[in-house]
Amino acid sequence: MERYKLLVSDPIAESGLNKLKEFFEVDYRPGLPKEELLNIIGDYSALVVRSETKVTKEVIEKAKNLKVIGRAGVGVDNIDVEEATRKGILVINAPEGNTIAACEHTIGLMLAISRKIPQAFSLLKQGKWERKSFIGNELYGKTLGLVGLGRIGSEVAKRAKSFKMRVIAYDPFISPEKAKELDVELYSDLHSLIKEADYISLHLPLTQETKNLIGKKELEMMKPTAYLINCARGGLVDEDALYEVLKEKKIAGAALDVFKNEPINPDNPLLTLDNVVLTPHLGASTQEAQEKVALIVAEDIIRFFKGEMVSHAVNLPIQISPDILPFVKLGEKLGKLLAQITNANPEELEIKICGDLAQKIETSLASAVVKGFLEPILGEDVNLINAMAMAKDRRLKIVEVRTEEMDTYRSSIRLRLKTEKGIIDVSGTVSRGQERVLAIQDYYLDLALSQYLLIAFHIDRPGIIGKVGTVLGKNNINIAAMQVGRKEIGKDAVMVLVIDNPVDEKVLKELREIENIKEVYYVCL
Ligand SMILES: NC(=O)c1ccc[n+]([C@@H]2O[C@H](COP(=O)([O-])OP(=O)(O)OC[C@H]3O[C@@H](n4cnc5c(N)ncnc54)[C@H](O)[C@@H]3O)[C@@H](O)[C@H]2O)c1
Ligand SMILES: O=C(O)[C@H](O)COP(=O)(O)O
Repeated sequence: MERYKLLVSDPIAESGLNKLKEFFEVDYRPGLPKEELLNIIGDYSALVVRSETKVTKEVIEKAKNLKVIGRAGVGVDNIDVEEATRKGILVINAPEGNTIAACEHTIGLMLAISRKIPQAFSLLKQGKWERKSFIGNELYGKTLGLVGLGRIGSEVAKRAKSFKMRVIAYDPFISPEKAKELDVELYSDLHSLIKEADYISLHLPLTQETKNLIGKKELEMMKPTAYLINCARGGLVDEDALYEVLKEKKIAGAALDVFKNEPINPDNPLLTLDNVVLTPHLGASTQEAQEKVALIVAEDIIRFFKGEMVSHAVNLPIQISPDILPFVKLGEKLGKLLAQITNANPEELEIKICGDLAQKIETSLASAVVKGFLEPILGEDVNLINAMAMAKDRRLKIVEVRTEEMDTYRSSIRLRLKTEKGIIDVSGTVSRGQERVLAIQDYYLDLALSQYLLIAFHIDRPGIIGKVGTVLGKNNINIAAMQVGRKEIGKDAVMVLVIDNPVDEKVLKELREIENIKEVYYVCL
């Protein structure tokens, strides 16, 4: 593997760093200032960050050689994933690496705020043996309202159960079965949960939709005895409104590990309150979690550069498992073939997944087909990550459909391209590990796909195959296989030739001059 340049701009565990050093030329620059990052990012093929480095649109624009961004942690809200996707840069994270650390920190925050542990310790350090001001609350028998029941939320639920808490949750993307398994009552509206909970704990990502999810209205709905715990992201809560309700003692307290702007200013008003416990984004800061996230990300980045499947892609719209890989390759090749026999502006590309395949695969194949289709036009700038965004930019509508209908083969892919001049379609299958084209423009064929093909639309006449063979022979082009598809004797037909070497324009011109040849396309897959 070529030794690419990799920049690590936040602190990561040594084990992960050493793993990366085995394969890359690593520059370890934790705490790299923004201006310097902008100046040097153009030199690197890979970037590894945690939550401190802000990988903005501006950074990505300067990252001319960047192929992958690895996030040693879960939240990718510090990365402009949309821009990375447009530029075809893969974003990888380490979602399960710090689940336990964040869960345990959440439990720690719940206990700390309930028993005022930091406040008591602070007075003790000042020599004050203060007992009467620190009457706390028990978790036992209380209702914990989880907002987000993913990895961390689920682990918090399990631990809360051992404290004999009642656990309720709001997560519109979680199935009732999963909640049942966890013995958690699933709520379908956030406000009902807020009104009932004694503790509200946030475990969801920060996105445009979830920003300020807990605003003034929600905070004022909380019980006066309730606590808010936030070990997810600061931006989920309206911090000014939170300060007001805490100051006016409208809620019992808040324990926060994360803030709208990090690091917080020393004059942040939250620091003046005594009904809060604040930690400086320590949720993932355990030896164990840091080792795990650094290694998970390092291994995935290495896999990526080796051309292997990655485990934790954030912006790859296709999940490639070994059993569907042959169909991913087929989809890409059919897309490529289609592009090279198209001579009119494309408007809509329909991808039909047929037969057993329609039931077998869960992932979309669209990005693979579209990558193949756009590659002959855009070259290497298009990849699986940005293919769909590029199609959208070009106003090419993509429709993916599944049908149980099958042709001769149990599974196949059919592509139908609507252009300004009409419809072009191709279909294919994978049989015994070989990609085969089954039809072009409704002419039935069955031919293994190879690197070089010639596709000649012609009128079915005696001697035409010989004439094509003569032109190719004269130009020293060997025919490895061929097939003719026709619907009626003497009418329109298609001839597909698998050839061993590329052909140039001169040969194509000679072929086009043969009588009864209507059009000839050279296809390179
Ligand atoms: N403080 C820390 O150091 C620390 C550590 C790890 C993770 N985190 C944060 O915690 C978040 C959760 O991590 P995770 O591993 O559990 O992620 P996850 O993806 O497993 O779970 C997130 C859950 O939130 C749910 N969700 C999404 N939008 C929602 C909405 N509008 N309302 C309710 N639920 C919604 C999702 O369905 C999902 O189940 C991360 O995104 C990250 O920002 C913080
Ligand atoms: O999203 C995460 O993984 C956590 O917030 C951890 O962030 P950190 O890697 O900066 O500690």
